[in-house]
Amino acid sequence: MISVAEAKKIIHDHTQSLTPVTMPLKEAVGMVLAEDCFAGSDIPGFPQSAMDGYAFAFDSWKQKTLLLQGEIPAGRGDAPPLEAGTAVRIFTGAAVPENADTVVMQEKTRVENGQLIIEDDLLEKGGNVRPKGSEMMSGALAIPQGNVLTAASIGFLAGLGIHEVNVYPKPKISIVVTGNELQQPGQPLEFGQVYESNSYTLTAVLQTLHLEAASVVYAADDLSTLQETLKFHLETSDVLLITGGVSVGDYDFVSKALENCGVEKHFHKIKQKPGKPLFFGTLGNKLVFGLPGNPSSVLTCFYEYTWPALEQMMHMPHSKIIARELPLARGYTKKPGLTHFLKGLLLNDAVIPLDAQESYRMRSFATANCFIILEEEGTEYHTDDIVTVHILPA
Ligand SMILES: Nc1nc2c(c(=O)[nH]1)N[C@H]1C(S)=C(S)[C@@H](COP(=O)(O)OP(=O)(O)OC[C@H]3O[C@@H](n4cnc5c(N)ncnc54)[C@H](O)[C@@H]3O)O[C@H]1N2
Ligand code: MOO
Repeated sequence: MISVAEAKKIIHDHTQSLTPVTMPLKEAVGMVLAEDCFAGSDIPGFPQSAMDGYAFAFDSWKQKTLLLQGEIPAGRGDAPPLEAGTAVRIFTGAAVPENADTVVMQEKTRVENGQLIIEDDLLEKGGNVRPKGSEMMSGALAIPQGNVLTAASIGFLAGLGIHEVNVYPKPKISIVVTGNELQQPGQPLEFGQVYESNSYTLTAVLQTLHLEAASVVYAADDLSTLQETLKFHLETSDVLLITGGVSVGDYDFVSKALENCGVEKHFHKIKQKPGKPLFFGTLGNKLVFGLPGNPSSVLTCFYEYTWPALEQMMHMPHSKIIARELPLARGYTKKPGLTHFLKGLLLNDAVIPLDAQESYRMRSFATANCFIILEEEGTEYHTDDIVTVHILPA
């Protein structure tokens, strides 16, 4: 059996970023830019009113009244230059006409007999006008490669007129669920059956990474059926996630089936709890995770091993799982020999190991917000001892 650190290194060393692709900006949230993005033109492309009000030339505004002439709604592109001694009605987002340099908001004006009276002592030249190119000048670097596209950056790029981006793509993921005892939620349980929850968990955790499984399939605990299913999904996926069937039981065919499909095994078993029988292999650049079927083991192994690999494939600059060193809010005792990933609750800068840590149970996981990592050889942990914590993304 290998250590947690060794397992992580092996996965890291066998994982590569996917080849960048150009795709619609609309579909790129959560992805990492593979190329610098530049502004193609000045934005805004004209001096732009920031208010509903009146545009005028600040220096020609002497007697505080100006003759009102015309109006410029947003989008009008043919407004004539402003005549001396006049002001023009203007609206937010509209192009300030030539010869005008300042906008006064309408709340700070009066109009009498077609004359505009400005009552704004604090107004300065250029006030309420967004200069041409003030957001970005043409040719300027908008977002450098390596940045994750957030909702804000997608909106920013769209605002620069960009509709396609070169990004590291999302891996194609298939989930293969094994286990003859499984019943779908919503159906009555027969004696000996358990509800199939692992595909729900995996589908949901993928969503927190902006990913979705291309397929979720069920395979019977039978070598040839499983092998057929795995072979098919290995061809169509970058990452294959299998749940259950990786232990040593007579019906645990995953390891053998993968071997028959040509998958190279890199490890099968880690000195950890839960998730000891985790299998990791590759077929070319494709990654295969045989996640131990116990519901809590599946998710623990996913967060600790699959998640970082997916982030690496997508070229993420930082992990969304944040590691911190924090004090324990209460003690904990364990046997030496395995690293423990405890479901924990981070509260007021200390972590509480939750009850119900067994790997068949999800109750504590359902309210946990972090893992508390207790080292392989550790045994006695006391209140205020500093431990490593992995904060899980919501
Ligand atoms: N003799 C040994 N037995 C076991 C060992 C061992 O070292 N020697 N390891 C144990 C550990 S640790 C784990 S973890 C499990 C992993 O076993 P498998 O990956 O083969 O998983 P299964 O046997 O198929 O299932 C385990 C458990 O989880 C339930 N399960 C499976 N799939 C689902 C699902 N999709 N949704 C909900 N629950 C699921 C299943 O019914 C079992 O209760 O092996 C131990 N045994
Ligand atoms: O290691 Mo298993 O995942 O605890 O039950």
